[in-house]
Amino acid sequence: MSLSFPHDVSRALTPGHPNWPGDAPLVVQPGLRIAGGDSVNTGILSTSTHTGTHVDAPWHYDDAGARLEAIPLDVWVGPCRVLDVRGRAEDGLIPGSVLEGLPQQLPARLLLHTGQPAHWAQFPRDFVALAPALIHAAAARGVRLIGTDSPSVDPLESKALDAHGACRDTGVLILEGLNLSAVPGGDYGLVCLPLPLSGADGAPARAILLPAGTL
Ligand SMILES: N[C@@H](CC(=O)c1ccccc1NC=O)C(=O)O
Ligand SMILES: [Zn+2]
Ligand SMILES: [Zn+2]
Repeated sequence: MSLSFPHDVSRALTPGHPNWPGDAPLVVQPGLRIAGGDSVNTGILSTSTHTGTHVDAPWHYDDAGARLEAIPLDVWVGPCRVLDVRGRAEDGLIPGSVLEGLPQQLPARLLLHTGQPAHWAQFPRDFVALAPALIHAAAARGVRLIGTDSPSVDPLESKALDAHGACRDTGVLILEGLNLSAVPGGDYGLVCLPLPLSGADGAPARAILLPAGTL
């Protein structure tokens, strides 16, 4: 099945969207109402910075790390490779071996399709995470941004956050909660635009794919 472009790889932010256990929920409260005599309708948005499709800034996992506004925009926009790694997990982690046989130089943005569905009716507690060795192997192939359809690059119960630590150590940035359910593996152009939340540890983002060669 070929994609039509632009192809949205963002999760719809429906009220009550399943979030990380204990994290702040997505809430949109009514603001002004035309029906109430106001000139416009408005809403009041409250959300975790990690709701749905979002980016992590290094400060999220490194207290000395960069805040969101310090990350150059070109990291989020440019050529990417979507890699179908469904069924490749070993003990719940995608290993570095999934890169074996790929070119020594990859596109700067690598998006991993682990098999998450388009819609999370509830939080996917059994999601597949990434082995730190995969982060290091990707960085060695020129990857500057790693994306996943999982809600995190680390397992739900992780306290060590080894994959985030590998991103800290390699400078690889993180895009989580993608919707790659309809995306065949291959090369595309990625446009990922985080909300410009200054001083933040991350932000929800609208991410789309364009045909390869567009960017
Ligand atoms: N998307 C987040 C998930 C996460 O780790 C998290 C999110 C909100 C509150 C706590 C979290 N992790 C550990 O406590 C992340 O992996 O960066
Ligand atoms: Zn996150
Ligand atoms: Zn993360």
